[in-house]
Amino acid sequence: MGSLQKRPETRSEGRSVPALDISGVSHSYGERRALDDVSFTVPQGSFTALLGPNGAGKSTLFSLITRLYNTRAGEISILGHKLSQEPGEALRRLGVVFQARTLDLDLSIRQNLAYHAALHGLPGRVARARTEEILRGSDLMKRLGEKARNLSGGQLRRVEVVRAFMHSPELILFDEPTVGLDIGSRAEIVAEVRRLVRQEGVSVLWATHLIDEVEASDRVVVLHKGKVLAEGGVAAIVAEQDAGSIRDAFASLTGLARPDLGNTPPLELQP
Ligand SMILES: Nc1ncnc2c1ncn2[C@@H]1O[C@H](COP(=O)(O)OP(=O)(O)OP(=O)(O)O)[C@@H](O)[C@H]1O
Repeated sequence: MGSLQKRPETRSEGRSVPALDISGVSHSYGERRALDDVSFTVPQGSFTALLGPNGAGKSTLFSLITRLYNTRAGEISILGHKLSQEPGEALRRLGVVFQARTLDLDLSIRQNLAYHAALHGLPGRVARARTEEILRGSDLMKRLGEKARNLSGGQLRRVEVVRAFMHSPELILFDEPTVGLDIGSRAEIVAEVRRLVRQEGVSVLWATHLIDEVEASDRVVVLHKGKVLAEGGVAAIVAEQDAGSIRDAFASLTGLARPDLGNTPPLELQP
């Protein structure tokens, strides 16, 4: 956890309260049911992969967690704070990296980070120290003074990842942050996130449709056609499905053909 900013107290003592608790959440667009009675948790300190093909309902769920949409059926809580009752308390513990790019290309990386920090009430001196703290060990440190538009797509994404950690959130949502990037950039982003998660001890919900982004120590929630099909550690899900790998377990749960990655860039799962 970052040492420069004190995190708000969590509602209950210890780590028994989940970082994120989704309980009986449904959402429809007109007649189309995008989420159907979805329940799962992200335990504190966990890296939880929300694994689902295109159209599974991942972005809809993120829109509900961030209150872009109102939750009409079910309940969402962040560190014990119900979104419906204490939205401010819940949301100030949250960081988000959306799919859409949101950096100001005419500002330097340092200015982009400082701007985000200011929005969250961090004084300039604290923001500068925090930037140094979270970029320690990252090659982005050398690029702080450069305009964002000089960076590649992958580097821009990494700055957005770093930015999400600036205000020391306790839970960070990532909505398919590697979409559209080449395999090298994808690996760098995943490495940057995992480095920061270890360093900061935050809880993560990582939405992806790319199975190769899941590591053996992760928790996994399999979402398909708006329903949760499995939730648990990688080994437990593989054993439950009597499968040889998480890839086989996913194929058996969803009925989708087993994607064969080989040594080539991963195939994206299609519904
Ligand atoms: N604004 C909308 N209006 C109508 N239907 C929508 C809308 N947004 C999403 N949907 C539908 O809801 C379902 C879930 O979509 P959602 O975008 O949440 O899935 P996803 O898992 O994030 O997929 P993707 O990776 O393609 O974004 C899909 O059937 C989609 O077509």
